[in-house]
Amino acid sequence: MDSIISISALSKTYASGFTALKGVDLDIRRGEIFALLGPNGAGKTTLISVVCGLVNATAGSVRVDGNDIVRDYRAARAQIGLVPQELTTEAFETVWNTVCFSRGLFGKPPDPAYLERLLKALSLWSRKDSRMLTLSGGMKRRVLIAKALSHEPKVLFLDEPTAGVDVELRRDMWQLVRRLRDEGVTVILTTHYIEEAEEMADRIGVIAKGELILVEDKAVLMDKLGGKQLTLQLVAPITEIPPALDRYGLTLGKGGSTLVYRYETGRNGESGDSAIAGLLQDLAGAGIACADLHTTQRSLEDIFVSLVNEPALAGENGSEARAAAEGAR
Ligand SMILES: Nc1ncnc2c1ncn2[C@@H]1O[C@H](COP(=O)(O)OP(=O)(O)OP(=O)(O)O)[C@@H](O)[C@H]1O
Repeated sequence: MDSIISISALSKTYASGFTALKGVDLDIRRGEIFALLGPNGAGKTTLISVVCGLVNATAGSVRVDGNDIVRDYRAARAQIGLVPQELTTEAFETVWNTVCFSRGLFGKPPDPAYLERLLKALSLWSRKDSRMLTLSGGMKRRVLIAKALSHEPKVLFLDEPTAGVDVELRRDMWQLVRRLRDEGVTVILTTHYIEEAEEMADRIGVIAKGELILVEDKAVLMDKLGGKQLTLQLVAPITEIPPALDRYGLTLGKGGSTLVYRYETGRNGESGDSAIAGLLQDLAGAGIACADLHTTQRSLEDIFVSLVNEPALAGENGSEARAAAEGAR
């Protein structure tokens, strides 16, 4: 795997004695959109802050494009753009000066043509001479993104990019993030919004209580853990499930007119689908006729809730993820 960020056995215990990160191993692939999901206080911001050199790790190491964040701090930091959670900008500065100044901080020579393209891409060009305090919250957020990209970093961290923004701006942000990825920028975003991870991410990491409990391709995650449910509407109600159908573990609905079959799809979905064919045949054999049937799939939200609430379920996948991360090194 071509990793742009390699995080190894990373731990952070704050001066208060609180351990916010516990031995995190994670490799971020070059050019991907990686979503870090987790409940409040899980350690997402701490992880980003360590990688960006804002917080010192207690143990472990991080390399950004081959540069160690402690030994080669400047080289590592130059590869990173960070859009923090809070809107912090100089109120009286203009948009243009704000981005020029940020670029200069990284020792990059001025490049007005690049900054013009950047502001245009973020729909800020017409406001380039506006002072920050005259901008709406959504525009300020876009300026923060422009600031983070002003020095042409290879990696962009977005900490809760759409917290508190309206639906329209959220969609704009998603479009922008995709465009950045298409231009070769690796994007790591933290989010509470499952919908955001589901919509945007190539891969998803779930963090809870300082531990990375799962890292997976989004599609594989949905496929692997996204159990399906088949509901059969019966032509005539039944009072009990015939013993011949025991192996399917069916549930009889209230009134006896629905049967529910739960199954895991497996990586390619064949196992469940072929079982359905058998089930329908066995139902017919038992003299049970179906009037209608439909399937539903667990959403990423259901998966997330069960992962955070049932660490045992995650443990197995977490160790798989850790093994994959190890193997990649
Ligand atoms: N400077 C600090 N000193 C002591 N504890 C801290 C400090 N900063 C964060 N913590 C604690 O570490 C834990 C992880 O915090 P962090 O901000 O990384 O979580 P998060 O996943 O980003 O949460 P949120 O989604 O609420 O932003 C929290 O319990 C928090 O209270």
